[in-house]
Amino acid sequence: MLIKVFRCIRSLRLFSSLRPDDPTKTLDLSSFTPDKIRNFGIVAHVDHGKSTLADRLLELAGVIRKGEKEKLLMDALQVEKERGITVKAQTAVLPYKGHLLNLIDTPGHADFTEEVSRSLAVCDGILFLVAANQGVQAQSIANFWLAFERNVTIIPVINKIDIQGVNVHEVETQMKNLFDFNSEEILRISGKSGLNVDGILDKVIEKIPPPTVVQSTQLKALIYDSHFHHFRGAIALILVKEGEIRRGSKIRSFHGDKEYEVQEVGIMRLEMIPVSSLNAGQVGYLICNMKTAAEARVGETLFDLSTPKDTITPFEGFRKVQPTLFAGLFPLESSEYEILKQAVERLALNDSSVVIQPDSSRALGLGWKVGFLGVLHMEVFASRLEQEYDSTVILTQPSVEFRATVKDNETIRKKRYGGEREIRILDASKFPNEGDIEKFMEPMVKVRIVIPSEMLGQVHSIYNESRADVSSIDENRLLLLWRLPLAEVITDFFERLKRVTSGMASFDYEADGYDEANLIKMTISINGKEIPEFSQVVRASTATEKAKRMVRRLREEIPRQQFEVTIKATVGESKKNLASTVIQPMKRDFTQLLKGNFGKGGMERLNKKLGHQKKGKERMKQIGNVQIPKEAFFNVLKN
Ligand SMILES: Nc1nc2c(ncn2[C@@H]2O[C@H](COP(=O)(O)OP(=O)(O)OP(=O)(O)O)[C@@H](O)[C@H]2O)c(=O)[nH]1
Repeated sequence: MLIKVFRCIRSLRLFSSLRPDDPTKTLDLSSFTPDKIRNFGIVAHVDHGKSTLADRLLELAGVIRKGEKEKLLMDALQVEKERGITVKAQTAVLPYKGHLLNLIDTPGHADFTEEVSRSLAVCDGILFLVAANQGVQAQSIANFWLAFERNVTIIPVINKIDIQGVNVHEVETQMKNLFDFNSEEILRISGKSGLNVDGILDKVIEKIPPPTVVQSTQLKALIYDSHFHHFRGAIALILVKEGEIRRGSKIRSFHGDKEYEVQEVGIMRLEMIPVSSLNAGQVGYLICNMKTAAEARVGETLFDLSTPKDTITPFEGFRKVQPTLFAGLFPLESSEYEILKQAVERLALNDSSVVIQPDSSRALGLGWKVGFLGVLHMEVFASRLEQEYDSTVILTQPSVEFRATVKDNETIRKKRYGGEREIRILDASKFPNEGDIEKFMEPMVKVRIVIPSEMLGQVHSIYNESRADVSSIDENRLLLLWRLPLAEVITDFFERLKRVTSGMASFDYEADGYDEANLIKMTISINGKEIPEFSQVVRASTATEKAKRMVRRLREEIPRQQFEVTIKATVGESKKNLASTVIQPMKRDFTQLLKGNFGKGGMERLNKKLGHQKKGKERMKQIGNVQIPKEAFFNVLKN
């Protein structure tokens, strides 16, 4: 006990005696040679307790005091707190028993696999957390294989053992059946109560190997993450593989081919702490005069300016991010375009998984077509724009990337498709003339679902066109592997799955090539005018069902106007009707009614009402002569 208190005080002193804002003093980490360093992460399915355990480990290492969590929260971003999920991987240094343990926090949601994978690139080992009350879930399996493929040391941990009635033995069985762990190597802890947590950092030191480095006087460092700070510009998180980097170092980027002078290097202790240098094996942050977002590209190799470039072998780039869905992003008011542009560019630096290109729409003006990893990723991006940059945005209905092979006819190909044989269709407005096309194709995904055994029937009923491969992971749970069209998965499937299993299913997916499909364009028009933002590319077999739902939702979203509004869904540009509805006009003009009948008091109420209306109108988009609330552009796709 005494030793532990002493250790805490020593670590606290190491960090607190030198404040980050004291420019004359910086921490000296040179005594932490690679054998004294461990770079590790915690990976788990969403909600299995990563952040809670990370906080406990920070307390254990004396980085934060017990109860200080509220102030120094690991999940620093507002949007993370609100949604209760960790989005941005963050790094924290734990000084422990003469070692420097770099904890790399990772997100747990299926959409953010890319960040898990990036974090794993700098980890030599992970704590693989499974919550005792839920057992192995879909994302646990995906994360396990990501780590396994990277050949990092995996320490299995069952968390939340404090919960009454949990069956730890059952979870052990799952971990044995699925991942071949034996029960002796599995740690059993409660991140919340702290039970058995104090042995974890010792296990990290004992089991996870130190980083492999090359002894050299020349710098070679890898950017594994980056973000944009409002005041300080681009901040890169780096792993130094060779040599050292310090304030004043002159460095060069391999891919960007730019020269920089280092302004500051440091370590993350939730906030940034400057250090005199970062040496081989160490993880930390770097600030240099990187002016644009793109310069701090994840996967970039940095080296000494004095080293000839042709002697440098760059680090293997990270797997190129492939967005799975695309949506239009527009400012609510066209006049806000420039401000939003800056915010989008800055946020894109914080999130290297988004892909952005300029776009424009007749109804919504100038904007962007943005590629996201999934629906949650898209929602998080939009809420961060609103919360961190105070920008209100319109996101249009997302679409996947369909493809089509143009008929083997040189004239058609040259005239209409720039000579291309295969074309990409990112939204309905780019849907080609069907007569020009030999075949359409749609992206498929491999879906992994874990469910209680008795729910198999309900789950199969969600999608009739194919069946899942089923295997059991213990007596009560099944693992389903299913090949499905991505478009189904991102719109309907997961919501239905949650509904039929009352939230008991967990779910994860990965890209699995393209299949031929019979696709059509579902055209949506309002009072005879096509609204491209609502039109969609859909499978012919599901078109009527989708059209009915879209028309019904638009009817719910569009308020009554002074005149009749007809909403129609048709096949392509033809008149072939899929579904339609009419919104009746408002019955009476209440303003006249109030003026006529209520005299003075009526005017007050009238002005109040008009004030509300004005506010309401600011959130409306005028399409033709119809007012559509901006939320409609996003709400129509919700279940
Ligand atoms: N009973 C109990 N609850 C826990 C334990 N660890 C975490 N929790 C609770 O589980 C919930 C999720 O914990 P987090 O630490 O936020 O989980 P996470 O894995 O970081 O979640 P994401 O960041 O969304 O991936 C919170 O309500 C925690 O208080 C534990 O050991 N026992």
